[in-house]
Amino acid sequence: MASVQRRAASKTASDLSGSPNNMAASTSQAQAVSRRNPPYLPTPLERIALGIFPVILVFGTIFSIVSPDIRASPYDHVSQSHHQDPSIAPSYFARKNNVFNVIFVKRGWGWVTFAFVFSLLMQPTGKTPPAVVLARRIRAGVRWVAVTGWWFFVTQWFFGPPIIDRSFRWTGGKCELAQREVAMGDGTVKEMLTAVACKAAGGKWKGGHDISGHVFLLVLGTAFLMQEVGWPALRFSGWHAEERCVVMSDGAVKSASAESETAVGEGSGESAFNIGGKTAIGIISLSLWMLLMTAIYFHTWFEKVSYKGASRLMQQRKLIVVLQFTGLVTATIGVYTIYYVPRFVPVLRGVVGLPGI
Ligand SMILES: CCCCC/C=C\C/C=C\C/C=C\C/C=C\CCCC(=O)SCCNC(=O)CCNC(=O)[C@H](O)C(C)(C)COP(=O)(O)O
Ligand SMILES: Nc1ncnc2c1ncn2[C@@H]1O[C@H](COP(=O)(O)O)[C@@H](OP(=O)(O)O)[C@H]1O
Repeated sequence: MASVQRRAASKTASDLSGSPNNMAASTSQAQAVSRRNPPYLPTPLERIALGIFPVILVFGTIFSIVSPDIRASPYDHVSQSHHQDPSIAPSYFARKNNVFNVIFVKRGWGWVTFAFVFSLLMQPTGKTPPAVVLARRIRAGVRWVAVTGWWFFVTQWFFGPPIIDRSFRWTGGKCELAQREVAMGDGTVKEMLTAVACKAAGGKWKGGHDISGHVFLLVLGTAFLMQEVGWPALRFSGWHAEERCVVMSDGAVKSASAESETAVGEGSGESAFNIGGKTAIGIISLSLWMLLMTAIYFHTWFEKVSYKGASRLMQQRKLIVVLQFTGLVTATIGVYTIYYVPRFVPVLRGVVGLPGI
């Protein structure tokens, strides 16, 4: 990787204007790339955007620990929530049946998809030839399929139970009712390998590490919209001279704009976010709010940080602090694979492209 960086350092700004259209933006491009963001790491702006997630989780956790009301409220580790009675719950947002949870998060991927499709269709195309616009939309669709596939595998189905349920069982989790019924010789309960099936049968899904589906979905959906709406808006308006770098097939490191048909700042003077972009910002804001609510009211500190074997120790009431936000990590794996690996693997970039390029 050091040799790649040395090669990048030896590049001049003229290396970066691979397409003739890029000449117009040469000054800001040259400044941006003179900072040479390594292709395999987030750019400074991306670091700020992605850094919001751990900040929210840490802040929410600290808040839940220091708030006297939350500390005083009874918490049930099996349901992973405070008491649900409206008169006892520490907040409206501590209730699972709050309208934002039922209508927004529980259908979260539908909302994220809606915001993505709407913003993609509303994205200003300027003087870009229709064939280029179409190719961009197809590549954006391929990225949606990839991100949706990851969401689907983690939360819905993975050649049987989804990854969340499989990891719960790998870390020692079981359906308590199923255990009892198996002992009584009821073969049908052996099928209860998912949290949904277990809860539907009135069982208790307990004992393992439960990756937070809410944290996973909210982080993945937000990061996806940030990438898909943020980068095209940034390039079109040209309001921030920052650029992703990519590794070319000959090993050279160039600005991602070298592969674009259009110049940065084509729509300078226009608002960076039109109605489509603003809708996506709305969904992002609501997602971040709900992520904060999850961090404050759902999953205790121990659940958020538990690891294989932790549940056994928790039963022994020993305190364990291992920093491992698994919902966040699982979402990050998907985001890195779909938005960062293509920056340094040209073959993959040829299939999924980069947002806004
Ligand atoms: C993926 C299909 C997308 C279809 C929508 C796309 C475009 C529609 C265009 C116009 C419609 C306009 C607005 C309507 C937008 C959304 C409404 C919602 C539609 C749906 O419900 S589609 C169903 C999508 N399913 C989900 O999003 C499920 C998300 N939930 C989960 O993944 C899990 O429940 C969990 C991870 C949140 C956590 O689970 P638990 O731990 O709580 O069990
Ligand atoms: N922000 C939020 N608002 C309401 N309920 C939330 C929530 N975050 C998590 N939950 C609930 O807490 C439980 C654990 O969620 P997760 O593992 O996805 O983080 C889920 O309960 P149910 O499965 O009973 O609906 C979920 O609905």
